[in-house]
Amino acid sequence: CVIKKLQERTFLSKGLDHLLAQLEKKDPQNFFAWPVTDAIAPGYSQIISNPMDFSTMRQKIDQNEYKHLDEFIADFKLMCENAMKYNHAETVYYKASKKLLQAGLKMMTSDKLGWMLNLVP
Ligand SMILES: CC(=O)c1cc(-c2ccccc2)c2ncccn12
Repeated sequence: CVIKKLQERTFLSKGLDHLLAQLEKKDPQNFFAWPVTDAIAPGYSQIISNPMDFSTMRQKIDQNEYKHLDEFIADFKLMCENAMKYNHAETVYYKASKKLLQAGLKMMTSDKLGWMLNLVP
């Protein structure tokens, strides 16, 4: 029923809020906090067709755009993979994104989160 769906929705977004906070802590230099601009990364918008960053993920949580945990995980992976596509392997950004991706996926795919995976609003 509608109430149950709303409850599940807020339950999921509470969980995603917590996950996002944990992921942001793994990016102390705030490389992934805001959208990458062409000003700081020449040609970025030509090379990366689907940009993603933590502030956009925050917005999507607040607007209830994530229906399942795997949609949230997909945006996190997109964000990291964009950085590994645009930046060469020896840059701080490439290295930081590789490390963030590994640590983030490890945290989110552990069985602790099983309860979020089967939350079907
Ligand atoms: C994530 C990413 O690709 C990125 C973040 C940054 C960034 C640098 C300083 C402060 C915030 C983000 C960046 N600068 C140049 C080239 C790429 N980047």
